[in-house]
Amino acid sequence: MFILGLTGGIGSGKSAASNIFKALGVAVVDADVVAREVVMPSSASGALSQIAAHFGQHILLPDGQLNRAKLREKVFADVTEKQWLNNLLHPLIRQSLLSQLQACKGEYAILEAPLLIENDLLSYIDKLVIVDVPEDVQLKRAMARDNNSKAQIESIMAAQVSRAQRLKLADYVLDNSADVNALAQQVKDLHQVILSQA
Ligand SMILES: CC(C)(COP(=O)(O)OP(=O)(O)OC[C@H]1O[C@@H](n2cnc3c(N)ncnc32)[C@H](O)[C@@H]1O)[C@@H](O)C(=O)NCCC(=O)NCCS
Ligand SMILES: Nc1ncnc2c1ncn2[C@@H]1O[C@H](COP(=O)(O)OP(=O)(O)OP(=O)(O)O)[C@@H](O)[C@H]1O
Repeated sequence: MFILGLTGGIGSGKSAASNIFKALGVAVVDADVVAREVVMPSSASGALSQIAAHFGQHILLPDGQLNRAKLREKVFADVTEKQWLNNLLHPLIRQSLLSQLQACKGEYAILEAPLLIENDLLSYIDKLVIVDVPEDVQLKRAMARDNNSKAQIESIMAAQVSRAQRLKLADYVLDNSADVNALAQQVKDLHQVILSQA
């Protein structure tokens, strides 16, 4: 199966783009969704208990779910803690992504991952598309969506590859600096290009 990798920085519009691909009937496997699944209390991975053992029980909400806001504060303020969490979760995320991709049907499938480059997933994809906006737009949209501080979004951006590094690896670029209609038109055009290759 032909796999199109889709990535971009925080707030660039990956979900906006992948929703348009989904509407065109393309199967999308989303690393953010898998990242949430592997830390569910019911997950067989045991990752949540390891996180609670490492950070303390206060990292859990009263209902036993992960307190994501608290973990976000901790890991993006401390490189060592972020590395610890990445080391625990990234292999689990990768394993689940690969098995979901294998089960995909259709002419091609999309692997959507914010850390596709950082997490060494390039070897699993055939072509790479980047959703691109200038950094100030990324910051503005991510702050508006998540109700996060400027400093927090900036620290997440600093933990990701730079816009220039990302663009250097791109086979295709979706420019999302205008409105969602403009993005949709580019996605439809790219869909035709990929169908002719897949
Ligand atoms: C720290 C956590 C709990 C914060 O959760 P929260 O709900 O606030 O954010 P969410 O998961 O929606 O992530 C928001 C965005 O932050 C960025 N981001 C998340 N984790 C990381 C990371 N380890 N390094 C760099 N950027 C990251 C991505 O652009 C992501 O889309 C969560 O991000 C997490 O578990 N991160 C580690 C797993 C991971 O790497 N996930 C992202 C790629 S699969
Ligand atoms: N072209 C656009 N014009 C205006 N707002 C947009 C546009 N595209 C996306 N947005 C908004 O910007 C925010 C970020 O977009 P989206 O959630 O798709 O980004 P993402 O790359 O998936 O982010 P993350 O890495 O954090 O998961 C959302 O609130 C979304 O509705």
